[in-house]
Amino acid sequence: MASDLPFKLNNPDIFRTKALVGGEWVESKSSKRFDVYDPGNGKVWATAPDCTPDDVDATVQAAHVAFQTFRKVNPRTRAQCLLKWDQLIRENRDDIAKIVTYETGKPIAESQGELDYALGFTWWFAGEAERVQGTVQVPAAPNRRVFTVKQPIGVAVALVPWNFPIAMILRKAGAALAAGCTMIVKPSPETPFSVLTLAYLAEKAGFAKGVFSVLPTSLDNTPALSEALCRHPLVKKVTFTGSTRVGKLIAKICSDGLKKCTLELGGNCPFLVFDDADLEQAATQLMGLKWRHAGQACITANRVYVQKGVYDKFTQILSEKTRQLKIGHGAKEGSTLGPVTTPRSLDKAEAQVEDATKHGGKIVLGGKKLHGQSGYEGYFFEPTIITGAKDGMLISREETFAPIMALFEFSTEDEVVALANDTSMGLASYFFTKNIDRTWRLLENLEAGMIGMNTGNASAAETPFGGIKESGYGKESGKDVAINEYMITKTGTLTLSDHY
Ligand SMILES: O=CCCC(=O)O
Repeated sequence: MASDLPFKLNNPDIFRTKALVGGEWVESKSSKRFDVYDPGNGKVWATAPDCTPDDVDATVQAAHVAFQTFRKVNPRTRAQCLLKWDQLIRENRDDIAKIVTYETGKPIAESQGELDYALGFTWWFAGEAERVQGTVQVPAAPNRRVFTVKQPIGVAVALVPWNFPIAMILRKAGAALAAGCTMIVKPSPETPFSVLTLAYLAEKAGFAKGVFSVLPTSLDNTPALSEALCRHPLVKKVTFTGSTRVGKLIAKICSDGLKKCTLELGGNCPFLVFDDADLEQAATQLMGLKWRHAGQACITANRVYVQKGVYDKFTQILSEKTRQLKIGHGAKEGSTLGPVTTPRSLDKAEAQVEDATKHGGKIVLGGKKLHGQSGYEGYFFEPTIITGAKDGMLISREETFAPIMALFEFSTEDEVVALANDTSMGLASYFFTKNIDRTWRLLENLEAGMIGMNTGNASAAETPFGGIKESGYGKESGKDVAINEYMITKTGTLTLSDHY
């Protein structure tokens, strides 16, 4: 209940503690609940219904029934509901941000920033709803006309991560609802409540019962529940954001039913700084990109390559800026770096630091977990800068998902492009240079779905988001491409009479 929370909400009604199935707030059929932890102090602060595969059929059936009506709702009405949703989320922005902070650990200003970013999606997709268009064509065969029409694909399932629980939902749901699909969300076990606030506000915005449903579940039940959703014959589309390992499993399961998938997977993104870069600009952008949510964004810079001539200078600028960070609970006034969201991330971070030092890396800042030390009950890790990073270290191959920055030195453009591309992943790449020819070459030669050119912040509702290689397929956000992920194209061929 909202009155038991460790924080106050202006609108306590948004805090929902049940699943939303077919427009009804219900417990899971198992009647079990699971604990949700505050990463800032490691304590349980609420519980959520632990849904299992037994909850799936009723939820999908209700979403399917709702789809029969929702698919025929005209696009302007769908756009108006999206805009109303957008307005209600805006009105409750600060309350939702508090919930995000207690679930994820990120500083409150970052949670508010996530809300502002995420609201770009509801706004954008309200516009997209009315711009879906088919085609008319005169083919070679005589007296014929060919049409294409676009229609919503059906019930869509969203399997979402904990790192951006509002932005990831609104990016997916905005596109699905604009297209005329109904959607079932399985939030991450760390972040059920922020997603449930959106479900509550979707109802208030006028989306009919069953159009938007949420099935929270524990870590233990996540694989079985997700598989049951992906296998249900009435589910026609699955969108997943998370690790490449799990993405491959989902793609395999969905291939059995030939379900359409959008997969936004791992990053291991390179960040290149050339001798001619504006170092102050590159460092400022890297600070925002790398320390955002304590290094836990899929598009974060995982491998920072700095050209020989500016390596020491750039390290010094970064270290000075990083020393200014204020580590603390996300809800504490002035905190600029929160904990990581799960204790699992601490173990991985420690292993990467140990491996880097064993292979000759030098820690110039941080390097240790704070969790367990006095005053740090939460899952805190020092912001860490490692110089002398080399190919072959764990940190060059694995996504870190913790506040660790590894600096690699390079000499030539050819060398760094080969290093940057030497990964199975291809989500985002970033580079900083003032050379316009090099800018064009890098845009063409870096293997990633998104390229930041003198910027570390390229995500926006208006631009397509998505990776290549083992970072997945399909695009979210941007014009046409994202809404098309939730539509089918039907071709109609009409033969006219000879005398038409
Ligand atoms: O973590 C992945 C999403 C980050 C973003 O949308 O910018």
